[in-house]
Amino acid sequence: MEILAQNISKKFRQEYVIKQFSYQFKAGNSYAITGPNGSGKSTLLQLLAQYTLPNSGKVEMPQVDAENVYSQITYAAPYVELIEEYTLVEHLELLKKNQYLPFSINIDIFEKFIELSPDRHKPIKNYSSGMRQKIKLGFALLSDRPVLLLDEPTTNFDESAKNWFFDRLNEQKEKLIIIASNEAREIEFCSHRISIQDFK
Ligand SMILES: Nc1ncnc2c1ncn2[C@@H]1O[C@H](COP(=O)(O)OP(=O)(O)OP(=O)(O)O)[C@@H](O)[C@H]1O
Repeated sequence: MEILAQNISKKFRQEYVIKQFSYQFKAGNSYAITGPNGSGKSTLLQLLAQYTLPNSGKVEMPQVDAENVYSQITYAAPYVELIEEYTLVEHLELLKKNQYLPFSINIDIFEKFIELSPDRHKPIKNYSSGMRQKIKLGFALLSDRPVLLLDEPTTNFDESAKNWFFDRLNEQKEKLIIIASNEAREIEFCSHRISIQDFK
């Protein structure tokens, strides 16, 4: 699996956030996209997921037909919301139906994986921010999709949740992992670092 960015530029109103970004991302590697607040890390991650289009240049997954691109990607970010009124059980059912999660994942497996046993039948809106974040990452990490895109994954996490995350992520090294981050530990985890400031 591969994501190829060719000379992509993105501007909002008249201002460029990213200029002439080219890069080849390959499975089996992990990449940290770094830069100060507001520099364009999330924008670049969304461009790589093809959730948003560049003003010029292009993003491709060379081995994948255009209509199948989204089914290769898991994306977890603070701004990708869970469904507030749904319970954890209802989320699992929905994600399996959408083939985001394998059919074999049931609530017992999921709770064991995230090392939490929240009230399964409570709506997600009543969970703490750290628990919601852990659930989002649990969905992403249990998906068997080959591309894992993570925006600030350990925000809201205490030390033990961070340890949980890095242990699980370590087991996913065959995937193509891209993390938008300013956290030292997230950046250190990655085998490659890309500074957004080099593309201004
Ligand atoms: N949809 C949009 N419309 C207009 N401007 C936008 C939009 N999305 C992002 N921007 C602007 O693009 C710039 C980059 O934003 P982005 O969220 O990508 O930065 P970031 O590096 O991820 O920031 P942070 O570290 O704070 O999460 C900011 O100036 C932001 O205001």
